[in-house]
Amino acid sequence: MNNIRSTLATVWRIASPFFKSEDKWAGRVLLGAVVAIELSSVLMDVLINQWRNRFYTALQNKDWDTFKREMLVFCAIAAVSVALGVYQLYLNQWLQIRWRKWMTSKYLRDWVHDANHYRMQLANDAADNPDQRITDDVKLFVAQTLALGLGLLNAVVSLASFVIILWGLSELLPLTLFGIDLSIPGYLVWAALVYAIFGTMLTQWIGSPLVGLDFNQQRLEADFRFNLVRVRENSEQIALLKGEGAERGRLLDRFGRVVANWYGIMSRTKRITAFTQSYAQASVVFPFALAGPAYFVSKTVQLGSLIQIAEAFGKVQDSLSFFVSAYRTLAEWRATVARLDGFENAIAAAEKLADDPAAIHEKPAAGGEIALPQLLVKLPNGTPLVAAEHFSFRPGERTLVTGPSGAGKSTLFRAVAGIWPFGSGAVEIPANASLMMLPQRPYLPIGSLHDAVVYPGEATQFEAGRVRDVLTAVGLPQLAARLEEEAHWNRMLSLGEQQRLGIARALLHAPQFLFLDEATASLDEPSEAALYRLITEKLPDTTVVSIGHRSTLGAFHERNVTLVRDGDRFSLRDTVKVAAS
Ligand SMILES: Nc1ncnc2c1ncn2[C@@H]1O[C@H](COP(=O)(O)OP(=O)(O)OP(=O)(O)O)[C@@H](O)[C@H]1O
Repeated sequence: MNNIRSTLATVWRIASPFFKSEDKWAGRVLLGAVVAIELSSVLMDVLINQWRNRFYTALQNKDWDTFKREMLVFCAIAAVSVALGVYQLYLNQWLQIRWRKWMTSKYLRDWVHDANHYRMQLANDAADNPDQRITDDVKLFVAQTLALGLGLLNAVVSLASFVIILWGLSELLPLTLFGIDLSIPGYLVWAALVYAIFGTMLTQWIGSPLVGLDFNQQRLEADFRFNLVRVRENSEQIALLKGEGAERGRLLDRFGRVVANWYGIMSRTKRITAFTQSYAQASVVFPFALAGPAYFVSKTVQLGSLIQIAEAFGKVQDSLSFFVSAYRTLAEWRATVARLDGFENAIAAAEKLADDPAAIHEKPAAGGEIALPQLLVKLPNGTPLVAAEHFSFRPGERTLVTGPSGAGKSTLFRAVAGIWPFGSGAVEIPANASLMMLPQRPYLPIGSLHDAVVYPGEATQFEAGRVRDVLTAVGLPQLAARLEEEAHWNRMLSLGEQQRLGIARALLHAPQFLFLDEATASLDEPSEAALYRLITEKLPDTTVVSIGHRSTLGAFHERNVTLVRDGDRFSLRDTVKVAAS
């Protein structure tokens, strides 16, 4: 029971924001319309049920006039039912897409926002495969919540309507067995109730493992897909290393897990289908078995009443067995709800991590420098990594950061960029300062070369002529003519060319602080020297901080800082001061 209550609370938490959002009126009106249509369709069922009594009685009595009239009545009810059915589906689909659109943009906002996606990965990847959650799960959640909600509404209202009908019909057909009057008031209703409770309990018992199995299936499928994408993304490396055999093995292993779980689903589904099908078949004859003896004994009861009883019994039992027939959808729905809940919790945890006052946080600096008054950068597991005390990157100064591999240079940059929360202390940055981090392998979005170079700026922010000049300046004149070409640039260009593009990006954006994390390491020394000279010439006021292992880099930096071992961590130390080039 607690389980159901907590699932419903979670559903409410996930579903309700849409109906309070800026799109709330469209959502509420559409929801109101589909609810109204659902209620009207129950009314149509009741009208058809009453019609059946009149129609079959007319057939039994060979009453031609009533037969003709009832044929017309049926046409009218059927026409209204068809119209309701069409609009029920149409408005439902309309509501689904609006709801999904709102949820998708909300999740995109929360996930791809302020490095949250990155922090979520750092926090042990608590919500695996966010792509699956934002695509399949949102779609399923919206569709299934509506289907189940409306199904439940239909079941409750049908139940109330047909219980009244069945109760009345119970009196019409007194239950007698071996000449003894066994009629309990509304006995047909009680019989339907017992029958449905029996069905629900057995279904729950047989089908409960399906919830976990469905949850796993979605996760394993997404894992398999993710691994396929990784092969595609890293196809060059795999081909060079001749890693196809290993990859195939890994992929088949992942797919093997999909198949193994699927066998579990198949065997459970077989059992539950055997039961639900038998249950459905038994439901056809059960009301006749109950009411039949009384019908044959009675002189007054008409065939129409028996048919109406059978249908009303079916409706009551259908409504009561809502959970039996919707079991599979309910199981999938609970798995979907659990995944979206996990995703929302992971988003919230990552946001909390960023706002945690005990973690590394940003503060506005008093002067124009980036100051690290007392910073301790740690690993996610709490192990200290790098410490900085009363350290600053002074405006306009060019600093080279060196140190052993794995000492924490890149992680220090991440902390300065505000995306690494693990540790303590503040990073003081001048208000509204522009920072740019260039990694060893710059990210180039798929699209036109113009878009890739100006990223993360808008295409319109820089004129084509300007972009062309910068590309020529960084040594890529052959690309200057291909600005409009669309491609997967990370795959197409050599790492050295990609690094030149990174520098071009920095020249265009001209940030106040430029951090280069081995951003020219794939270039030959003369090319690297030429790019550094270009940076000095074009960005004379920019504070440049480079990480690099080459000694030749020292010539382009005024200050040299090294990470030196200091007990259980590394510390930043000024070491050599060389003249600027
Ligand atoms: N997300 C992470 N989770 C756990 N440990 C991490 C994570 N990112 C980095 N580390 C660890 O932090 C340490 C420092 O890594 P970092 O990349 O900052 O080193 P670096 O000094 O830049 O090394 P290199 O010179 O080889 O690039 C490494 O031991 C690395 O394994």
